[in-house]
Amino acid sequence: MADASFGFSTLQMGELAIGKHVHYILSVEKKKDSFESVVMDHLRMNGAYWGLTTLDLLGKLDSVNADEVLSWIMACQHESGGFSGNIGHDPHILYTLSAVQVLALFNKLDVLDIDKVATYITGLQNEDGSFSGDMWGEVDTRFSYIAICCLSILRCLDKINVEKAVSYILSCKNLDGGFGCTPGGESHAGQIFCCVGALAITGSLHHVDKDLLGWWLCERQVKSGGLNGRPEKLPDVCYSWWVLSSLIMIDRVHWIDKEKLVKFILDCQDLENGGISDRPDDAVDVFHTYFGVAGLSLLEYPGLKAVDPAYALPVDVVNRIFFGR
Ligand SMILES: COc1ccc(S(=O)(=O)N2Cc3cc(C#N)ccc3N(Cc3cncn3C)C[C@H]2Cc2ccccc2)cc1
Ligand SMILES: [Zn+2]
Repeated sequence: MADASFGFSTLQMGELAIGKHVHYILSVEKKKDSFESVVMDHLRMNGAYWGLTTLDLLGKLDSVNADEVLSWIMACQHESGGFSGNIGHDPHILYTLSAVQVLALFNKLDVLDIDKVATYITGLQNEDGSFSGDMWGEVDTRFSYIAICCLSILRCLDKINVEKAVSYILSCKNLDGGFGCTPGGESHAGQIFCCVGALAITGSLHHVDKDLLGWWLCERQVKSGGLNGRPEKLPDVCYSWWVLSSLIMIDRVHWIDKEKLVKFILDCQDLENGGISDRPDDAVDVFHTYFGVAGLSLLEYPGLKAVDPAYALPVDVVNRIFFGR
């Protein structure tokens, strides 16, 4: 409750400071010369996706100038059809998905030459079904998810060899039920989200041992209620997304204590200046603010728009893409 006697609203820790987080996101968008924005300059397209999707989940996407964002995004498109992290940088599959996701947020996918973007992504699929991130060839299951998610949003998943893409992802499944970056790679929550998300989008989740993987995922919850990314690691708010969205996709989310996780995320807020950090009392950033709000949305926190666990977009945006309403 607001306490006017102190001249400012004293927010209890037990609630989401929506107004503060909106103000924080808008202030980061505006700051150009801060250390943070210089460091993040090369991945500004990712930052745009994290910040703008947070605003949309908070019901405040209309506080930004859509035309300004859209013209900047299109200025980041490379002649190859791929998008770069900022104007004049090299294209990468990471930034191409973020650009497409932001255009979807604003219902502006029609400004794209869809074939050009699809050709860029299709060109990154390798013989074994895997995907590289860019022309330098690094292979990672993250890029399989990004390719499948992006082409699915563009409604042209049929342009890649889906069967080989799925079989490559399954070749990265480990005995613990989890997935790694490449075949034999250690299971990690971020990679598990990417592989489970790609399998969900391609209708291939029947290949996953839901009890075995569900067990590995629910074991990520530590005493404080937070989730970590691997055994023995510290909890981190961004795993509230990687682990939780995976548990929801394999229908095992009831295996964790949701109330304790909500409390962990709320404890990571900066109630003065807005923003959410990776764990209590650390510095906030746009990345953890997004994954904290998106995690709370997956936990059905009141006042937030629902988010789709596979597409990492608001459900109303996904419905508009696939059902046109
Ligand atoms: C501040 O040091 C960093 C370190 C790395 C990076 S990064 O490589 O660009 N990146 C995105 C990222 C963005 C921000 C923000 N704002 C903060 C962190 C962070 N990490 C690091 C992190 C988060 N949780 C624990 N760790 C160690 C993830 C990383 C990888 C990633 C990229 C895209 C999508 C998902 C994950 C950026 C800043
Ligand atoms: Zn994190």
